[in-house]
Amino acid sequence: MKTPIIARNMSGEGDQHLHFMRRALALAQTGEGRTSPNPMVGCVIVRDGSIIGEGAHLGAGLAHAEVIALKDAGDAKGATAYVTLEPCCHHGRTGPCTEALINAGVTTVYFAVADPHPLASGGGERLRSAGIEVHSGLCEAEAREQNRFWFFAEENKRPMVVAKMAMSLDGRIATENGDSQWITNEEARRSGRALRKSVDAVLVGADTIIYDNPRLTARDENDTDFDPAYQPLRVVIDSTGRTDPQSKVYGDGALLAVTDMISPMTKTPFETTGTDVVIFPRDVHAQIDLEALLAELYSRNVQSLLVEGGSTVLGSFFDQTLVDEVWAFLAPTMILGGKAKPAIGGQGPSALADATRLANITVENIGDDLLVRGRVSR
Ligand SMILES: NC(=O)C1=CN([C@@H]2O[C@H](COP(=O)(O)OP(=O)(O)OC[C@H]3O[C@@H](n4cnc5c(N)ncnc54)[C@H](OP(=O)(O)O)[C@@H]3O)[C@@H](O)[C@H]2O)C=CC1
Ligand SMILES: Nc1c(N[C@@H]2O[C@H](COP(=O)(O)O)[C@@H](O)[C@H]2O)[nH]c(=O)[nH]c1=O
Repeated sequence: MKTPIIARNMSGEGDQHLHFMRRALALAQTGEGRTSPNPMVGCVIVRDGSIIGEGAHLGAGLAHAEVIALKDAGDAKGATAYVTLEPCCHHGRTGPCTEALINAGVTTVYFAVADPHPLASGGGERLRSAGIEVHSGLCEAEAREQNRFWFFAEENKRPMVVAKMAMSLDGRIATENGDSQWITNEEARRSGRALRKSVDAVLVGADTIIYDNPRLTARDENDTDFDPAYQPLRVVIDSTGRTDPQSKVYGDGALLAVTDMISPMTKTPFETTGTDVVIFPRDVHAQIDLEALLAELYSRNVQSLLVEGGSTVLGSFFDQTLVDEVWAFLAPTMILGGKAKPAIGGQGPSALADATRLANITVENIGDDLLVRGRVSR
């Protein structure tokens, strides 16, 4: 039977547990969202009310947070461990953390959230069976939020899809003739380029490549590409391979999604760029089947996909209810004109009751622009 979390009490003991778990969450953040395909995990070891060891997991194949924290503590006999994720009890690329905690003589473990991974779960039970006092659920919401892409992908077996658009106040992302550079201010664009670092892949449609010739890389405040380890996979959906193979987006770390309608003539030059050309089934409009694309990306360890546009591609993702989160940059500009590109194309619903609603909204001012983020309510 699971022991309930300790509630705040008169002695302030609950506050202490909260304090140590929050420190573990802060440590987990040192992974900067780039531990994918593994989750970010933090751990602190506490004895007599003081932290004696700290650790964070920094990426697949590297030591787990618990093992680093135990090593940092040296002697952890009789100590309490605070971990942001249920300790694993399987032999992966590294040994099971449950055994490390048991062997170190830890007597109490607090973990924030259960591990949904079928191989790694069951750690709490294993620790209990070894006589360790186990508490789960402390800061669970924060821990889930910190690794939301990872939890989503584990639970849904596809990447979490984030729709990003940089739009005018009248909901446009380009003029009628495709001019869109730039709608939002420099700082907002910098923020958008930096946010690419937090996802595993960035996707655009063929016409965005043709109009904008974007790089789609994650970049710092000086517009310099981050280290390759922080770069998302760059994905282009282009059924017939009509985009120019010399476009900036192509090369190592790029995936061109095509259908069997691509001509051998078009395919050959792409192969010389280092771009991975992958054939997908067609949907009813003879375009790339988005569910098949998401399944392929998931099989490549992509847990989060940022769809940057354009209008047609965003419309397809929304119409197929494949968008999970929205990042809308909003500029105080009115593009006007009935033929300017709407931020989101597609069919949309006929009844307002079927409109897409967002929850968990945050609003950030970026100079004169706004960044509105929210989770799609299902
Ligand atoms: N302000 C902003 O945030 C942004 C603005 N833009 C602007 O948007 C404009 C481009 O948008 P838009 O013209 O709508 O074109 P898109 O970039 O959305 O590309 C659309 C094309 O993608 C291909 N495609 C393949 N599979 C699919 C699918 N399943 N669903 C949808 N499309 C698919 C299709 O071409 P095919 O059939 O040949 O495969 C389709 O015509 C440009 O002017 C650009 O500057 C773009 C991005 C962001
Ligand atoms: N126009 C527009 C954006 N456009 C998006 O940025 C892409 C260019 O990326 P890159 O070449 O990597 O800098 C472009 O293709 C489109 O997806 N973004 C914004 O934040 N604000 C803007 O006003």
